[in-house]
Parts: sequence; C-alpha cells; structure tokens
Amino acid sequence: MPSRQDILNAKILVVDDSPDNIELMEEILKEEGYTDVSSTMLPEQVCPLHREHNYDLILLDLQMPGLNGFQVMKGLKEIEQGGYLPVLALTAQPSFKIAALEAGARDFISKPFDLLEVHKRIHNMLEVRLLYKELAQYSRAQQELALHDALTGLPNRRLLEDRIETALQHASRNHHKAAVMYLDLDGFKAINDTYGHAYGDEILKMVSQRLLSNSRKEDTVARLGGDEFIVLLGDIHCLADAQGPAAKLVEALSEPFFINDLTLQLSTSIGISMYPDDAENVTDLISIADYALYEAKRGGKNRFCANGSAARQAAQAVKPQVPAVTPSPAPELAQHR
Ligand SMILES: Nc1nc2c(ncn2[C@@H]2O[C@H](COP(=O)(O)OP(=O)(O)OP(=O)(O)O)[C@@H](O)[C@H]2O)c(=O)[nH]1
Repeated sequence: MPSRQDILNAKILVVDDSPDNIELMEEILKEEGYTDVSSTMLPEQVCPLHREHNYDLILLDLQMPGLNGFQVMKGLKEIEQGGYLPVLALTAQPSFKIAALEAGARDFISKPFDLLEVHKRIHNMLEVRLLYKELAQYSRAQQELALHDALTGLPNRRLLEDRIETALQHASRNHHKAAVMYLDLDGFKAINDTYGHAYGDEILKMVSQRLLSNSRKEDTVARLGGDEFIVLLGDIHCLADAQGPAAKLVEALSEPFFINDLTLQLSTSIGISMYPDDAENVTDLISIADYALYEAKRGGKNRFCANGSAARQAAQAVKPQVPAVTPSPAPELAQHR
C-alpha cells in the first residue's frame, strides 16, 4: 500500500484554460503538502507531457477551447497501454460527469470546488494509481524472474528458446546462418566438492560475466542450469564465424578465477551446431550442439567441436580429397589443448 508520503510525492498535472483556476488548484494542492505539481493551459501539450513525465494524476478541465478534455483523453488512451487513465475530470456541467467517466476518467470533481471533496477524491485516486503502478512493477519483475536464471541473471532456457526461434526467423529472412554453442564447464564438480557450493556459485557468476564480456552485444548468453550455458550467435555466414568466438570463449574460461584468497582454474568444452546446415528447428539445434559437446568432452575437454553437416562441409571444402568425416577435435583446437 502506498504511504502518505508516496501520495504527497506523486506527479500531478493540472490542465485548465483559466489561469485563475490553475492558480487556485495549485494552491489547494500545495497547502495539502503535494510536492510535485505542474500545470498547463494548453490541452494539446497534455499528451506529450504525459509521455515524458508519466503523471500519477492529471486534473483535466473538460471545457477548453481548441481540444476539449474528451479529445485529450482519447490521446491519453493511446499512451496508457494498460488502459488506466490517471484522469480526474474537472467540470461545472453536471451532464458531463457521466460522459467523462465513460470516456475513461477515473473520477470527477465538480466546480465550484468543495475543498473537502477535492482532497478526498485526489487522495483516493492517487492511492489507487500508485497501487496499480506497484502491481504493474511487481508483475514485470515476476515475468523477468520467470525468464531469467536467479543465480547469474542470464536468460534461462525458456527465454533462450524464444531468442533462438527469433534468430532463426531472422537468419532465414536474410539468408544468413546462426550458431548454437553449447558450453559445459570441465571439472566443475571438483570445485564444489573441494571448496564448497558458495565458491561454485561464485565461479558460475564469474563465468557468466566472462561469457558476456567475450560475446557481441547482439548474441544471447543463457544458462541452462548446473554448469551448462548456451551462447547463440545470429547473423553469421559460415561455421568459421562460430569457431572464432568458440575459441575465444575456451580461452577466456581457461584464465584463472580469483575468489577471496584462492586462485581457481577450470576450462570449458563447447559443442556447436549451425542453422540451417545441421538443423532447422530449436530442439534439434540444441541436441546436435549437445552431441558435439559430448564429442569435445570425449576428445579431451578444453576445446570446441562441431560435428554436424556444417563441419563436414567445411572439412570437405578445406581438404576435398578427404571423405566427409566428423572433425573431432576440430583442427583449430590444437592450440587449446
Ligand atoms: N555451486 C553450484 N553447483 C551446481 C549448481 N547446479 C549444479 N551444480 C553442480 O554442478 C556440477 C555439474 O556436474 P558435472 O558437469 O557432471 O561436473 P564436471 O566436474 O564439470 O564434469 P565434466 O563436465 O565431465 O568435466 C554438479 O556437481 C552439480 O551439483 C549451482 O547452481 N551451483
């Protein structure tokens, strides 16, 4: 529930074509303790101002030359996506009251003002508005939580699958490729077992940061769970465009981790799958990358491997006399052993 101080600090806009009415309303609000009150006599300014300041309350005169209050509310509806107009209509016309409510105003105040009524209605309306904002914020936070890993803050599998789907559509439209790089840390269990889970968690957070800082802004770095991550590369042209970043990540994660007074060392293995060469849907791309990861582990860890048809094509292009075989480990890996 918003506190009294929250309510007094709410952002309020007074809209009236009469300077006297504006002055009177500002005085009433100031005396009550409201701290953030502004005003305009220009109805056409209300929407741009609201877009910029996101008012908690707009005290809106209904009868104004040029744009009237009803037209202003129409414009405000386009800004307030949730459909909640923070409008308290000000009117001297009894017949306008219901029309104002029907047009989207939450409540109305009759002119001439009855001070007690003005204060009560403004207070009540702000209380509901701030509560609505709190709820909207809470619901956004819940959505974020549902799509992100709690430990590292990275996108989780659900969001990742969505991002891959979007990347595939984009790649298909532009005749580009995309790569799924499936990472699994090497020897992570030993860190947990030797130093404890808290150190393991710290490593996972540091790994996330390294993955982010060694990826492009437009790539997605996600945590699938445990010590498994996926880095999605969109808009690339060939397998080599994924092998370079994979080598960079293998390198970055083999650098020591400094936690408190300990220096910990680990490495990572990566499996790569390519769209559309290896598969054309999210599930298959992930499982082909997972299989390539298994090959990288089997080949000695601390390396990347691509063993789908993209890799076979690349190997054939380099050495046409050699039959299409799974390059495991890939030739570029020698430097990471
Ligand atoms: N600290 C921590 N550990 C986790 C978390 N989730 C899973 N684990 C542990 O991560 C370890 C992952 O197991 P593995 O991938 O088999 O271990 P590994 O030593 O890396 O094995 P290789 O991949 O073969 O090198 C397990 O010991 C899990 O208990 C977590 O959120 N925090």
